[in-house]
Amino acid sequence: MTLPTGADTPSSLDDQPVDDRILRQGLRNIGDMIRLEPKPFAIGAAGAMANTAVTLFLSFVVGWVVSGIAVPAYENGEVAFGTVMVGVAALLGTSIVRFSTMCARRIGAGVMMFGVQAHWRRRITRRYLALPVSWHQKHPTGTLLSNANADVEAATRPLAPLPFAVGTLFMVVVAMGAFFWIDWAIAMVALGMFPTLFALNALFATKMAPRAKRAQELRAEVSAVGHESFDGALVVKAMGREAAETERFSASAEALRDAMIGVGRLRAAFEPAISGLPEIGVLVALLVGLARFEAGAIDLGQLVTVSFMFSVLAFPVRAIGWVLGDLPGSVVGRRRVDHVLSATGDMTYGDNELPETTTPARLEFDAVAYAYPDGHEALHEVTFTVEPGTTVALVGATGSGKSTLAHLAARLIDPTRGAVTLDHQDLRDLTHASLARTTALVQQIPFVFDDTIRANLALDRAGLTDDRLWDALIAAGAEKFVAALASTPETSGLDTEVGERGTTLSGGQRQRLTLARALAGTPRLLILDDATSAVDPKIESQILTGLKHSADLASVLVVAYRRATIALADEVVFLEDGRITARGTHQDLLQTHQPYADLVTAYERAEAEREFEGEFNDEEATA
Ligand SMILES: Nc1ncnc2c1ncn2[C@@H]1O[C@H](COP(=O)(O)OP(=O)(O)OP(=O)(O)O)[C@@H](O)[C@H]1O
Repeated sequence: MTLPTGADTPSSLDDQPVDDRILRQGLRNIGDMIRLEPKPFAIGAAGAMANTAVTLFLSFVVGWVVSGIAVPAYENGEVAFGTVMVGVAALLGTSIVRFSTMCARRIGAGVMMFGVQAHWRRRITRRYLALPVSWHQKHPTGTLLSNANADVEAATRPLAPLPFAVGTLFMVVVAMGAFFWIDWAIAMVALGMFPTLFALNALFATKMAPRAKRAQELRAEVSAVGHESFDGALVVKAMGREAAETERFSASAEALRDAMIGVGRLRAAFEPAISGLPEIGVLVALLVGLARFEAGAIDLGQLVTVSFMFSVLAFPVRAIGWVLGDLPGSVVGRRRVDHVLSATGDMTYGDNELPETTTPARLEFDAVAYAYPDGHEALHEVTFTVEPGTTVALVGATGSGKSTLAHLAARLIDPTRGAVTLDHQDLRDLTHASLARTTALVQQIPFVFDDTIRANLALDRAGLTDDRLWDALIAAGAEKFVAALASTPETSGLDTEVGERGTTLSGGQRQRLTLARALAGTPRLLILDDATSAVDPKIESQILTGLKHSADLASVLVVAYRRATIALADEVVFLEDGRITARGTHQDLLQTHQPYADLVTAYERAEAEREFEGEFNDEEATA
């Protein structure tokens, strides 16, 4: 097992400097996200600015309440009831407006952040599905999960405090004006404090960038290792590899822990300064304000207003720090998201349509060669035809290229040279829908969704009635076990839930279910890549014989191992090291091609041994 390290991190990501220009890239990322969700942003920002305005207004109300109500009341011993009521109404009114604008700010921020997350997750999923098999083979599933979760969340994290920060910026600008209007000396305190705060945040962002990048890569790695371990839980348990696997996971988890501690340490070093500076500002403003009050430059109401303004600013200016603090992580997350979104190599489809008939199709391989992305040449000059309505068996030793050939026939991959055609049309010229309607590939390892039998068979394809599904189940030899399934009296048969990956079914049942899924769409070409290996040989023979004589006759390309299955084929194509070395009927090849005869005999012996062991085990079990 290879450890997927920052493995998947593309070189283009590594090449980009993360520690400089981070502010510019981060702000550009925020700009992109605002363009994606302009309305919630506008609501959030408008709410934040209104909240700011009303908060600043509150400073004046408090100042006025002190100088106009509290001080006269203290000095004269009484105050007019009407004046008190005006003060109470002003305080209450501004507080209510403050509360509602805060709600607008928070709701706007939330809707915007979750909206952008949903947008990117949808795009990432669409991209994953469009990318070719070769791309997926190089990218561990856990890393892909991390792209759609941790990376998207990191990229959008600055959005939560964004409207707050925008409102705060507005508040700082207005407050600066107010400070200058009230007294130049107090304005100087603010003028010293805010730029220092921004400089401190910028320094923090620069230092944080490489640490955030590392942490994000390690998150993906932990996800990849974890996914692989859980996915292979049965193998891990059966082979007694729990300790080794735990060790492997621990190594990744500890690396992530160390990286996160590094992030935390840096935060711990900057956080007190960033959050403490505004408090110091309030203190200095108060001292300067007092001195100016004593010098007679400002009155008591102005002193209260200024102190209140500084103290209500102290907390919100941290929102700007939150946005700046999240920028490095967001830039890294965004780059990882973009790496998926900009990945190329997806298959392009043509415009040609095949007729929507049910007559069997003609499949032709014309001088086809295929090399895997690592350069390994798996097939060379392969030429053969599956004539309409016939069954061709692909036989060959392990690694001879049978699955590669099946994948080419289903257009999961495209040939490096030569062409694969259906009814004389190059597969690359056909529309995706036409190809999906005409061919069906059933693989050895069946994939069953965590859903009902019906949903697994129909896969949301139009026009698949229950009768059609039962016909497909009968053709796949699966009708008896499906009819017998009864999770509860209400949900039985087609309505039975099969559990994650069909865990409630046996391997052979799962294979027959996926075969029925393929047959339900009445394909004109059926490609079976060792698709019935877990099915009892007698049943396998019955299924294939049934397919040959079915009313919905399809052409069949079957990767086969069992003699009985091979013998059913109209023609056998024998592969050795990616080349066709013999073709003909099973009987002909047995007599004329020794390597073929040797391989089929070896298969037969292995099958007989398996059956004998099965019987022996059955006897032992009953003894
Ligand atoms: N993703 C891949 N990257 C590189 N080489 C690959 C890849 N998949 C398969 N190969 C190689 O291509 C060759 C043909 O593989 P293929 O799976 O088509 O053989 P096969 O005949 O189906 O084998 P088996 O009977 O064991 O399933 C093998 O040498 C294999 O190692």
